[in-house]
Amino acid sequence: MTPALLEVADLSVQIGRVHAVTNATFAVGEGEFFGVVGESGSGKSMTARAIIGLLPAGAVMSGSIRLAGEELTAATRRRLRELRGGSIGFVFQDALAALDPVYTIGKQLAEIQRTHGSVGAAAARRRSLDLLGEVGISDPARCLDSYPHQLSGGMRQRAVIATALISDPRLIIADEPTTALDVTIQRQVLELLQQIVEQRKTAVMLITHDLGVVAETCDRVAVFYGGVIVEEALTVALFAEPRHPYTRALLDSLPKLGQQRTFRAIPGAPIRVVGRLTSCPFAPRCAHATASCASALPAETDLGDRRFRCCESPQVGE
Ligand SMILES: Nc1ncnc2c1ncn2[C@@H]1O[C@H](COP(=O)(O)OP(=O)(O)OP(=O)(O)O)[C@@H](O)[C@H]1O
Repeated sequence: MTPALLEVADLSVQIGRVHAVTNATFAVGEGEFFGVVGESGSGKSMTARAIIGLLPAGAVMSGSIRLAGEELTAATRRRLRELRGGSIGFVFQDALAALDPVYTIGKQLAEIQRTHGSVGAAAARRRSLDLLGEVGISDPARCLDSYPHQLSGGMRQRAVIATALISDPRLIIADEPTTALDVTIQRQVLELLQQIVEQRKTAVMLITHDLGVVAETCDRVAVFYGGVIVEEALTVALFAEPRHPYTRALLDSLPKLGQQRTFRAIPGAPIRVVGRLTSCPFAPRCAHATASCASALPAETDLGDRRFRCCESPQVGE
């Protein structure tokens, strides 16, 4: 991994009795494309919201979140505001909601530039045109004068990515940025994020429920289940040799080239963790679970290039 830009250690988030995230530890390197994958309710968004300081009212958080060495859990609200849209850019699933429907794209890009420091109208327009060109909008001048509803879904998401780039962020958190798009456009937006990582050396933390998306884009990936990171590894290693039964089940549920399209669904229902975790969250759905899985949250096995929480996974070499 490149030197760590974002370091999350032992992060837990509790909302009322729901333990949304439990002891999550991971790091994202400078210029790394890092994936966070898991099914609905597994704690991906709460992790992202903890990083940008936007947890729901009443949420209780513990642990450490460091960005370029700065402890964010100790940051003031003003400092967190500075970081959001400063060193940290974000892109969410719903581009239409991220843009103001009553202003043109040009006005919105100019306004964001103004909040980052005084900039004249002509300079703001030039920068906006450059950014829209960079994100692959073929007619930036026309886009600048358009309202969000006049753009296609893919163009809107590109415009949102342009707004995230205004502050030259070191990290972009993209939460399901392509879920609302059709497959061809989805691929183009993912390629754009890859291009940003390669050319700007910006780190991207991509949150998705789709392992196929991870396979196409991410250098490394953390797999969440029930608010716990059950496995983290280089993407190629994770796909070649998944160590956690949940990761294996997720991979088995992907369609394979050349095989009959029979999807192997994971039996049982996703868990909502109410109360402190005292067992492996996946144990109720795991074909390999034993009594020890039900008696404590498995400790983390750290093999250097990968980490996983499973007491039944065979050790390397066995
Ligand atoms: N505002 C809230 N109040 C109480 N519980 C919440 C709230 N938001 C989320 N949760 C719970 O926190 C847990 C983690 O949710 P989170 O949104 O992080 O999951 P996710 O993996 O991002 O899922 P999705 O892909 O559906 O967004 C879930 O059990 C969810 O029900």
